[in-house]
Amino acid sequence: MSNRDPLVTNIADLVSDSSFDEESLSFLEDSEDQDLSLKNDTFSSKSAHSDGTVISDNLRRRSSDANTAEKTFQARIKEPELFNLTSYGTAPNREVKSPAFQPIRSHEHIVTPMPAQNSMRMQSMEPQENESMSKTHNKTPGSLSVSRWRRIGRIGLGPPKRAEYTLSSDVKVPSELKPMNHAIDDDNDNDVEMKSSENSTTSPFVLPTQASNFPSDIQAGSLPNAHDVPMRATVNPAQFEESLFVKPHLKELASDKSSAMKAPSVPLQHRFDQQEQLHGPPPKMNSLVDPSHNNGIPKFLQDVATVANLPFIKLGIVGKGGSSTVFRIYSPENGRLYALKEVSFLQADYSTIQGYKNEIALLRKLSGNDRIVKLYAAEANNSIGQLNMVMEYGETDLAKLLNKYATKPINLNFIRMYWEQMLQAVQIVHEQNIVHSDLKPANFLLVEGSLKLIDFGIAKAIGNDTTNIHRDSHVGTINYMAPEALTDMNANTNLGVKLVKLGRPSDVWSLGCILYQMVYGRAPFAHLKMIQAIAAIPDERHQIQFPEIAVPPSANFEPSPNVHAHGVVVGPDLMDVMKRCLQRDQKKRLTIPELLMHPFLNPVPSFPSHNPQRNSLSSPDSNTHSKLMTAMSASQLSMIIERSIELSKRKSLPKELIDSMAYDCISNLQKMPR
Ligand SMILES: Nc1ncnc2c1ncn2[C@@H]1O[C@H](COP(=O)(O)OP(=O)(O)OP(=O)(O)O)[C@@H](O)[C@H]1O
Repeated sequence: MSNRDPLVTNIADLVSDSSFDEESLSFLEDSEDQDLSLKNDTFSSKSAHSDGTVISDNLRRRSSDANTAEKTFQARIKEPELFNLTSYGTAPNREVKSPAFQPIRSHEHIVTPMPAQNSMRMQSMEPQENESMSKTHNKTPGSLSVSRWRRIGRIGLGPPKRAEYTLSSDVKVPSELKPMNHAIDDDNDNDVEMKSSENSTTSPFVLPTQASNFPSDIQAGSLPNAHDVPMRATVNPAQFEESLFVKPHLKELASDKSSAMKAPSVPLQHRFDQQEQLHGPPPKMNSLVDPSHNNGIPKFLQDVATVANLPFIKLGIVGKGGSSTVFRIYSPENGRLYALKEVSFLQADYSTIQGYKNEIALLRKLSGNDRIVKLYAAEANNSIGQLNMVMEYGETDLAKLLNKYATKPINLNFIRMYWEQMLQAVQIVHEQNIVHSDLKPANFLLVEGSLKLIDFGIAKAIGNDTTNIHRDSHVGTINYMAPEALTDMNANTNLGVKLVKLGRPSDVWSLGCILYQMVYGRAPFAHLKMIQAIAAIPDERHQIQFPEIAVPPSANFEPSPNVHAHGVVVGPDLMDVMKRCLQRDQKKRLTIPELLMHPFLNPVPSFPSHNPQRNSLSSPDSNTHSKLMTAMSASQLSMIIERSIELSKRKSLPKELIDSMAYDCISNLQKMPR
């Protein structure tokens, strides 16, 4: 649309520019007409204002007109052709269900094997073969009858040998593989090699090369060769962690794609032995099996996810978002942990889906960056309306971390380190002309101790706004909202909604709130009820308190009685950063580059010089010294105290050195603006 704002265009470009496997994300494609696009602009969580700033609608959708239009979306979204929910990519869903066939999770296409005595006997048939299925179907309780089994790798060690199978509706038996009319024998595990097409660079299937590994009734010739198997998943180009397939000692082969595909021809047993050496043994199968659960279906099969045609074991939920659940998953292939974000889009409205689309495009575009979480694969399963995203796994997020340390005295080094990393992450986003607009501690993930941005917040303000605000207030998001996000700046009567103008400074405010929380244990308005906070945040008359001594708050945010025991002097630099971020006037806020240059992160070097003239405090004459002291503000003195405490902890330093550093500290303080 010609009158689109540049930022909207940017986001749209990102999406269209995406080199993702478009087919796999076809559910996200617009199949609607132009008027829907217009509505989408209206209702997306972020659209752009004409001056290049982003317009957020965290509150705008309270409008009744918005509700009406929303209903239109809801109605349209249910039209099957819009999301093609009945098919998955280009292949029909061929899953066959019988009374004995209970998919563990329909989208995973993983089914349980027979009980041990049935020796993994499986049968397979085309959907149209239902009749023959009923004749041949193994009625043993707990047994399953499925179409098309494909072994994709071993998931355990030692006897009894087990293989993991996926029900792969679009996988066909390579014509050169002869069917075999007996139970699947897994004894040849050690001989099984990964087989992949020489033409394929993205579809690293593990296919048994033994004809005996295929069920008897799969029709030879009815299926294409392995390299014809369509790749449903959207795999980050070049590699979905090459190490999944190419072991470290084979890394050199990874540079050559075709070699990389051939590399896993190392026998499975050998590969797993190597894995065990490298990463320790995989989890014991017993610990994954809970026969009391789900009709005796082994828990390890319930908790298997297949993304990008790779098997993962779900180890538990690590987080929940507005419409997502995030699991910690384990790759038996390489013994590594990943995060799987499952997003349900069945109930999602049009703009929510747009939000996911944008989020994936942005994540993918930015995920090469150190401060942005890596997205390895995104895969849509239209049949159950679910989007799966495999990301790098983070041990915790900043919200949990701050929560853990909220009642402990602050550590300025901790604050400095994470503050800098947060700024670096947001700078990457801003450099792409994107305003996050929903920065909060939970959106910063700790990956091996390093902070990374995980969520671009595009989808979240889109569902039901009232719920969202309520939900957000519950988890504290409103506490990080900039004043301008709470002020209806621009009533657009044509669209019947109130638009809110947000820009990069809004992110700076949010960062300021996070920093404030790191220092004082709570965000600046967290002690207020939601309604009070909404009023106070934009209200100039409401003065934010910046105590000079940070004391960990008690549970109800009352000042701690242990001021002297736990209080830490905030210091002028840190104080200055917070104040300059938390300016209600956007124009007065510092920018991210300015914050990165701020003395808080770049203290004037205070390492002692070896100038003998000022080796100790006694160097300047006592008059000068006392003048220095009297000219100092309380906060500057506080800083000296803070430094002295730091120094006193380093008892190994000689006294002269400490004196010299203290002297430098005083001189530096003098240079600072008051
Ligand atoms: N890669 C990951 N590794 C570990 N934990 C993660 C990962 N991604 C997300 N989480 C956890 O899951 C939580 C929710 O994830 P995320 O914020 O991406 O979901 P969301 O649906 O966008 O949430 P919200 O609606 O709150 O924005 C995070 O706060 C974090 O604790």
